[in-house]
Parts: sequence; structure tokens; C-alpha cells
Amino acid sequence: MSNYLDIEQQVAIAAVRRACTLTTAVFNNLVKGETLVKSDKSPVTVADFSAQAVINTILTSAFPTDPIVGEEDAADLRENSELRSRVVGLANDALGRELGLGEIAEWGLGRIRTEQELLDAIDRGRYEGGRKGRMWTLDPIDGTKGFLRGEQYAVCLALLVDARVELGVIGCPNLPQDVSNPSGPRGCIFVAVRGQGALQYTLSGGSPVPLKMPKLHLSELNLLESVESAHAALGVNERVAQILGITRAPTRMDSQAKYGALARGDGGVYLRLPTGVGYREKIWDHAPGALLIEEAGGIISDGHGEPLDFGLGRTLGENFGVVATGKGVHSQILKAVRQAQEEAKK
Ligand SMILES: Nc1ncnc2c1ncn2[C@@H]1O[C@H](COP(=O)(O)O)[C@@H](O)[C@H]1OP(=O)(O)O
Ligand SMILES: [Mg+2]
Ligand SMILES: [Mg+2]
Ligand SMILES: [Mg+2]
Repeated sequence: MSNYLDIEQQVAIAAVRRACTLTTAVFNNLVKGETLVKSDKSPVTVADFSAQAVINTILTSAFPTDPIVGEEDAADLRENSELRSRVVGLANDALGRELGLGEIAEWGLGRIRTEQELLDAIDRGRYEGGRKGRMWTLDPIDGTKGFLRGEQYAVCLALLVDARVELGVIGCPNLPQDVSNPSGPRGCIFVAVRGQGALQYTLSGGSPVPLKMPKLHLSELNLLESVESAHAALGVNERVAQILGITRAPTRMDSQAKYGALARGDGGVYLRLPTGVGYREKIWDHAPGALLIEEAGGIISDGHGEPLDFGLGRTLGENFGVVATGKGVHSQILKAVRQAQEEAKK
């Protein structure tokens, strides 16, 4: 008998691997005009579109009936022929390469797609989400601002069944494989399967390393937080650290690379508190990271201690931020969050 979600895991890792190769290549050749600004003022690049095209194409070929909640859609590309042909070229380069480790011909790799097929593949990510059945969440580039700065970003894919995350894959092309050797080799893939633990692979292949979060005392913790001050209330984080007596400086990093760092013990707490402008967190920004933390032995909730609800649609609804950390310190951190929040209201 095969292991739970064996095929899904192989497909997801292969898709994320191909997308990571693509995004790395695009970064090295990105030219002016290949970045657009979306209606929410966030950036999107040809790499985001083509990575979504690649992953959706592979998922659809392996699991034709599974819906996908993906961040991007093809509307901007349908009106811009220059951008469209660049995305189509990049996606076909990535899909057309010969089969790699663990890939099988039935996933339809190696075949060149038409423009129409690739735009439709991107738009397969428009599923509205919900509470029943299987669905994938995809963030083709999480942390686009980090990607554009040449810093951290992540290619993030998760499989949910009845709104519960069962499989999470996070590819981090720029993340050092070993935090104690920051100038050493980069490129990690984090994989979590419910009930089966969390693993780190290197992007280049090889055997995975199991991840287990270390038991840390409050005094040893440091916060993992956003680089962008518009994404999280960094001032409140500072106060939370002060209340807890944390003296180590926070680690600022874009994207769900933070969840990978937390799962392997490079930091003690992922802390993301709302800035108060009414932004709703998206399910693709937390689904794979949430399972990774649970399977590495940690706990994840919102800032009030409530579980994250992935069954509300494309967003986490009215949720109050995210707190992910070790089981031993979670309640103390929530208490400090409450105190900092009350002080901020005064
Ligand atoms: N105003 C906002 N508040 C919170 N998160 C945001 C906001 N705008 C974009 N994001 C998303 O936050 C995530 C990055 O947060 P972090 O600061 O932890 O790196 C990304 O998913 C980013 O989208 P994107 O996937 O488009 O980069
Ligand atoms: Mg975005
Ligand atoms: Mg994102
Ligand atoms: Mg994104």
C-alpha cells in the first residue's frame, strides 16, 4: 500500500521545483516593463504569472477535477500581447524540459502549449474556495517584493480536503540550506504531509532532512516577521518582544520562508498582527506554512488563539493575524499579544 497522498506529494514537489527554476531564471533576466502594479497596489511580475501557469498545468494534468485557489489571474495578460508572449515562452520553457527526478510522462510534461491553453491554466486558479472537498491553494510567488529585491520569496502550494490542509510544499530558492552558513548553498523545499511529519529537501535534490522544532524558552526566542511594514504591525511586535523579555533582534524575511525558518528552529515565533487597515489574509499565504508548523511539532493560531479557518473562501475572513510557535510558549505569547494590543488601543 502506498503512503497517504504519495502521488499528490510527488506532483506538488515536481511542480514547485519547476516553478522555482523558472523564477530564478526570470530574476536573472528581468527587464523593465515586466512588473505590473495590481489594483491593491501590490506588484506582480512575468515570473508570478508563468509560475502559476506551470503549476496549474501540471496539477490539472495529474488531477483534472481538483479546483485551485491561486493568487493570480490572466486578465492583465489577455490585454497585453507583449507580456502574454513572454509569459507563454517562460511557461513553455519550464514545462518543456525533459523529465526530472520522480516525474512521470503522464503529467503531460514536455508538450508545448498554446497561448490559450496557458491563459486558461492561469485562470483555473479562480476557484472561490469553500468548506467541502479537495482543493489546492497556490501562491506562485509569495513575497513578490522580496523576489524583486533579490531576497526571500517562496513558491507555495497546499492541498486541502474539507478545508483542512493535508499537504504543504514551500519552495524557497534564495533560502540558505543551513542558517549557520548564510553564504553557503541556497535553495530549500519544505514538505509536510498530515500525520507524516515535516521535511526539508534541497532544491537540487538529495535525501530529505526531518524537521522538529526545538523546545525554546522565552529568553531564547526571536521573532520572525515581515520586511514590509505595510504587511504587519511591526511596532506591536516590538512591544510583544519587550513584554516577553525577548532581547534577540527580530529576523525580518519576506514570504512563507518564515514558516520554513521556524520549522527548522531558525527563529522562535512567527508573529503577524493586523495593521488595522482591514486587509484580509489570503488562504494561499498560510495554508502550507500552517501544516509545516504543526507537523514540525509547533502550533499555529490567530492572535486571539483561534484556529485559522481555511474554509471561508479565498481569505481567512475576519481573522486576527497569525501566531505560530512552539507548544510550550504559545499561551504566553498570546497573553503578551493581548497586553500589547490593549496598550495600543489606549
Ligand atoms: N497590505 C497587506 N497586508 C498584509 N499582507 C499583504 C498585504 N499586501 C500583500 N500582502 C501579502 O503578504 C505576503 C507577504 O507578507 P510578508 O510580509 O510576510 O512577506 C504576501 O503574500 C503578500 O502578497 P504577495 O504574495 O503578492 O507577495
Ligand atoms: Mg501578490
Ligand atoms: Mg503571498
Ligand atoms: Mg504571490
